[in-house]
Amino acid sequence: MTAIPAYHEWRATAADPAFTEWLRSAAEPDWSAVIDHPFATAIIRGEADMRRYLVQDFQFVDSFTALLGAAVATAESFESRARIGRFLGQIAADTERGYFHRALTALGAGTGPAKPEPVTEEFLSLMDETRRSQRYPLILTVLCVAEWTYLGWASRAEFPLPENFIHREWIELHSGPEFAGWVAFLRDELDRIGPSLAEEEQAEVLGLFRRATELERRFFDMAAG
Ligand SMILES: Cc1ncc(C[n+]2csc(CCO)c2C)c(N)n1
Repeated sequence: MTAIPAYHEWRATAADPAFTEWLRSAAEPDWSAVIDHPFATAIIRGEADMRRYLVQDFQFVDSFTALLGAAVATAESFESRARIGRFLGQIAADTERGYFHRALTALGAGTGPAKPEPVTEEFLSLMDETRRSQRYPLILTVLCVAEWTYLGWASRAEFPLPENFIHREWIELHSGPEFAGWVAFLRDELDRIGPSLAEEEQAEVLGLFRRATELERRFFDMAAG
């Protein structure tokens, strides 16, 4: 394994010196493994068996929504707080929740409690720990991984999208200009805040970013069975 340079060293020679670009490049090869994952490819082709994946992801999305609440609470300005609050209310608590209810019903799975897989447990712990920290840079880091990786794989889809609504709407939720704008907002926040953190905090953010990316890869591995 090659050592990862500190941000201030890395930025001196980087083509794009953005803080989130430092994080992303340090999360390889897992980052590309998520974007190019065979399960994501199967979703794009309309061939994935979505049942286990969505049952597990419904639990993920619940903790994620709580984490969005912590981001609302800890954001540093009204504009940022309102942006995150809008996403929480319109997408997480409405559009996405509606999708899960329809998809899980169609799959005969229901929306009640389900036994979390080990990777789901780990992901829930990571999000709950981060939420309890009430530290905006750490909260943003976990949000950034979850949203940016999903924009990455879903943006590989080409028209026409699959006919089955379970695949098609899952792709639509994670691609398109509105979702790309949300990911750009999260990256901008972290690009603004990251460079002025102490070096130890930057290292902490990096460790969390890499852990979350590894969990994204293992979550798709679990879904693929
Ligand atoms: C393992 C996993 N990672 C990321 C996402 C993406 N994601 C999670 S919550 C949310 C927004 C609103 O609910 C989005 C886009 C996912 N679904 N599952």
